[in-house]
Amino acid sequence: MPGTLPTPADARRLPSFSPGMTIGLFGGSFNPPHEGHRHASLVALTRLGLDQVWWLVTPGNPLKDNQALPSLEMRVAAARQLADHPRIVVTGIEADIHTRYTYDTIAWLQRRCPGVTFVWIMGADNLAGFHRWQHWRGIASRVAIAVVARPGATTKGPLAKAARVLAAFRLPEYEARNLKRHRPPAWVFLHAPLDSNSSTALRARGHGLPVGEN
Ligand SMILES: Nc1ncnc2c1ncn2[C@@H]1O[C@H](COP(=O)(O)OP(=O)(O)OP(=O)(O)O)[C@@H](O)[C@H]1O
Ligand SMILES: O=C(O)c1ccc[n+]([C@@H]2O[C@H](COP(=O)([O-])O)[C@@H](O)[C@H]2O)c1
Repeated sequence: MPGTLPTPADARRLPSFSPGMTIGLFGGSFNPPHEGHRHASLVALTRLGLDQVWWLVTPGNPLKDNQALPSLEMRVAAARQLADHPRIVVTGIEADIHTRYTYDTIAWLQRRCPGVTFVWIMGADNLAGFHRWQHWRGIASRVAIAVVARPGATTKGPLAKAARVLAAFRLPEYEARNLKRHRPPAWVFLHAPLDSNSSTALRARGHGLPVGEN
């Protein structure tokens, strides 16, 4: 249970950045956040040689039923408490720019943060459904993508439609550190020790965040 909730403005704040930085964008519902999120972020941070990872706490995944989604402030507070790392920054900026679509978020951030190189990070389960995201080919043409292995999806992920369509742009894993220097489309699959945490499992065990409390 997170402590003090941020104000709406604080929860939606654009993190500070400097030109020349390489920043991983890790979007999620974080309902609730868990060690798997931290694990995937740290794998990407170190293997890709990123300066920071920004957790983008979504106002509501457009492909999920969000009726029982805890407030953005609640999820941001919990994510900040869990992340607890100098290079992981948590923001609900998508609520401020009024989008739930990753393509729009990336386009907005690229306009707003000149000189910053963004890389999209996602777990392998998300790669499996990536071809259902709005303008998914556009996303792949705007940012390099790193896919982090996840239990149950490690072998399925690369067989996903998006993985097949983008096969020619996949880098060998030993090139991961150079991903940020590749002009998109470019992506890499990062095999790593698997982390079995999931928000679904936590909610099922009664460890979800309270709904409707602010
Ligand atoms: N254990 C994990 N290992 C690797 N990636 C993960 C892990 N847990 C979540 N992710 C990734 O984190 C991002 C945000 O995921 P999300 O907040 O939906 O968590 P989740 O555990 O998948 O939630 P839910 O079970 O409600 O679908 C996604 O890209 C997802 O693939
Ligand atoms: O843009 C889309 O069409 C789209 C469709 C599904 C998911 N996403 C994003 O994918 C991220 C992961 O979502 P989730 O709920 O699986 O944690 C989060 O940032 C969502 O907004 C984006």
